[in-house]
Amino acid sequence: MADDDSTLAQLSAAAKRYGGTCALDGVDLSLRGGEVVALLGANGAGKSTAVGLLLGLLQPDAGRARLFGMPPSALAARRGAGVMLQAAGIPATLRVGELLQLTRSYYPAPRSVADCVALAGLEGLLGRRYGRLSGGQQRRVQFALAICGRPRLLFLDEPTTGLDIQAREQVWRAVRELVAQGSAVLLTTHYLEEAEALADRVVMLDAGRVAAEGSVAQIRARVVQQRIRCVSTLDAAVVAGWPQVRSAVRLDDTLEIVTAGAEAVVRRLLDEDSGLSELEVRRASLAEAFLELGREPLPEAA
Ligand SMILES: Nc1ncnc2c1ncn2[C@@H]1O[C@H](COP(=O)(O)OP(=O)(O)OP(=O)(O)O)[C@@H](O)[C@H]1O
Repeated sequence: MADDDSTLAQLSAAAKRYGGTCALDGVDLSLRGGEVVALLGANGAGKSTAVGLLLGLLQPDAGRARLFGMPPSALAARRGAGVMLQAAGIPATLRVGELLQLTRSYYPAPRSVADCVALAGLEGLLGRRYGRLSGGQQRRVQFALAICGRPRLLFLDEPTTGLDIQAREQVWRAVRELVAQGSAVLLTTHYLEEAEALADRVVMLDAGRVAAEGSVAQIRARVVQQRIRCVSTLDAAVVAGWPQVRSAVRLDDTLEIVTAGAEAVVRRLLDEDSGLSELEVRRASLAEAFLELGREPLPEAA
């Protein structure tokens, strides 16, 4: 994709290896002004590596990373980005208020301390030492440090991992408010619900490649699949050709079908095989959905 003025961050055919591990393998990704993009994927899919390249913390082995049209290591590029990473490296002995003041001082037009406290939910914590806070409270401080410089682009790497539901919703509300004020956000998460709550667009990584990309609704439609199992004599290859059937395989006397339209498929199964038994329908888990998306087209047989 070509650079243009509204592209804030971009990976082009980016590849990264760690020794024998291929963490990213030719990834294209771009983020425009005002957009919230969720980078979704299982453990080890390459999300943090993608963020590390965009922030200049890592160098690509091939391809290119750009932040505000510049090499990500440029000071002017880094000043425009707010970052909340999984490994925070924040001095444990400093108090929360000191950390906020220090971080605000790096930026030309920082947010007020009161705004940071309200957005991140830090009421009552300013005088506490960072190292003595709970994991969830530390996460909120990290969020406050990420937003205190009024970044045009906010990187949030699994921002709500380890937070309780209330704290998670507070972060979500704050992100929505920042977006309403004009910030763009790149968010990595394991949670489809988090992407659904916040993102305009989802990019799903699987083993270092983009496995799927689209609006939240488009991804939802692809991952909301059902699995039908039944004992039947119907030919799996024939069933695989029915409308709405994504795959059908036989395991001994059992047929296993993946579909997004279970009702119609079940009706037809019952019509075509009067001896059908042990019918079972269940929703595919998100983990299964990741696998399905990661290896399209689906193989005919295991
Ligand atoms: N410093 C490193 N040295 C060696 N291998 C690494 C290093 N960092 C990441 N990897 C490997 O690269 C792959 C991608 O890792 P990455 O951290 O980008 O995934 P992720 O999608 O962020 O995972 P998670 O959801 O677990 O945070 C994994 O196989 C991981 O083990």
